[in-house]
Amino acid sequence: MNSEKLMNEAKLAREKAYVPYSKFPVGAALLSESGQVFHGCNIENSGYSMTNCAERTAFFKAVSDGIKSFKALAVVADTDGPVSPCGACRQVIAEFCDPSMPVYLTNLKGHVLETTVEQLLPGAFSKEDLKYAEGQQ
Ligand SMILES: O=c1ccn([C@H]2C[C@H](O)[C@@H](CO)O2)c(=O)[nH]1
Ligand SMILES: [Zn+2]
Repeated sequence: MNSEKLMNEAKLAREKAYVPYSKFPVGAALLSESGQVFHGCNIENSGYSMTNCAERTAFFKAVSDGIKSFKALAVVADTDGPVSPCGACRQVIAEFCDPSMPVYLTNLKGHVLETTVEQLLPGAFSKEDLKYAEGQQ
């Protein structure tokens, strides 16, 4: 699965978005180490804060199916430039992916920003930080 195909999968995922409030559909496609693709869309709620972003939907689907190793992520929205994942999603991406894993941020015009997990959230809080805290007790 190349990056073009993964970005196309993200577009297909975007079509499933449930966005009656923002009217801003987002799609994500998460490629597992074994070649499976997990689609994610944003899912909103009348209680706005319960909204789940497309990226986190894709990760939570994969992890709940027992998959925790990933090769690439693509995200798409109808933005002016490449879509920018929110802070919560950046933290979830950092939890499950190598810092060097490629992330393809794109839009419907075909602008693509190829970035990495590390670039999206430099200095992410991680399980290593929790280990330090254990040692202090
Ligand atoms: O990278 C992003 C940015 C925003 N959203 C969603 C959350 C909400 O449903 C809507 C507007 O913020 O877009 C995502 O799913 N992913
Ligand atoms: Zn998000």
